[in-house]
Amino acid sequence: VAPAPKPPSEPDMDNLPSNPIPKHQQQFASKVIKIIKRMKDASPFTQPVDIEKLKIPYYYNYITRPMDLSTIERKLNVSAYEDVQHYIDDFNLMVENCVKFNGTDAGISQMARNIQASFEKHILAMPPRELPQQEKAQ
Ligand SMILES: CN1C(=O)c2ccccc2Sc2cc(NC(=O)[C@@H]3CCCO3)ccc21
Repeated sequence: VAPAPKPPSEPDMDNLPSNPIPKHQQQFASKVIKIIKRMKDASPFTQPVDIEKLKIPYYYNYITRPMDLSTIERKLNVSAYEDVQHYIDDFNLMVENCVKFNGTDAGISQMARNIQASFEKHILAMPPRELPQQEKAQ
């Protein structure tokens, strides 16, 4: 079987949502990613998995949607998220990809679960989509 080609990087700039998450949620979401990136366990997750450096030509045969913290940040910066849940799903996808390829008992998988636990704690403070004092026809 031939090594699968690298999937297209996200987001698809030709298919951005018309109602992305509002600015205050996007700013909070970006802050959380910045905090996570400071964790020692985050360093393997800050950039896409590099199949040349890691010598894993068949990575994309198993992992069809690679995800990493820089991709999540880019998607936030170009308003590619329609809902906070899609942002959370991308973070969880990053963790699941790691566990799937490396196995639940691998050291890297424990690192992934560590940053996921911290992420889940920070996300508890995500502001609601609608701000109470927001001016609009109620
Ligand atoms: C999440 N993840 C992995 O899921 C992964 C995938 C295949 C083989 C090993 C790993 S551990 C891992 C290591 C790095 N990076 C490194 O180890 C650095 C960069 C290449 C060599 O040192 C980046 C991602 C990663």
